[in-house]
Amino acid sequence: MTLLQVFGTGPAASASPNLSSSDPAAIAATLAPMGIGFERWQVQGGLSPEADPAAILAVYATEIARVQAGGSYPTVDAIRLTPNHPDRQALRQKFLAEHTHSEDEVRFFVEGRGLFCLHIGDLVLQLLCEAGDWISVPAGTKHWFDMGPEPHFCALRFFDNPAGWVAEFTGDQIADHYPRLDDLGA
Ligand SMILES: CSCCC(=O)/C(O)=C/O
Ligand SMILES: [Fe+2]
Ligand code: NI
Repeated sequence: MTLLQVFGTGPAASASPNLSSSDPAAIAATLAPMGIGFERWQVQGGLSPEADPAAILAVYATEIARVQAGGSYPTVDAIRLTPNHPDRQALRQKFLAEHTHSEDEVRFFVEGRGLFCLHIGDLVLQLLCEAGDWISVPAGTKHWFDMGPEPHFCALRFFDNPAGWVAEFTGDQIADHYPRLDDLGA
């Protein structure tokens, strides 16, 4: 189940959230004033374990066309991580390092789950994303992402540039002080 938890950033702030909700409408209403889009979209049934990124993108051609209709995100990829992925530890550490992007972070989870953590002012918002969750985070937002030690997710990622995923790391170790995906029982 999708879950939003909002924490402060002071000492011991990560011990318990100020707000916790699994209601999609409440989650969207909480995030909207911060410029963050959250929607629930239909997913297209089970993806074959053998489906490569091109096949996954073909399955979601309609949803991709909808996102790209505005003209802002001409590049799209499909990232799929499984529990036995050979690079899972390195990839987990990369995404756990707080970073920003010079473009909006637009993602559609089509399988599995992952924990997005947004560091906005004196708040940390942790959004446990599940299949069917679509999010849009404004360019420049400090954030990290936890796929857990045994990742299981597939997300479509929309970019405004042909290079795809480009990040600037902040060097802040803030992620060490907040719950991880496995702390949520996910
Ligand atoms: C859920 S998509 C994989 C992670 C990613 O692209 C990103 O930018 C995390 O912050
Ligand atoms: Fe990111
Ligand atoms: Ni620290």
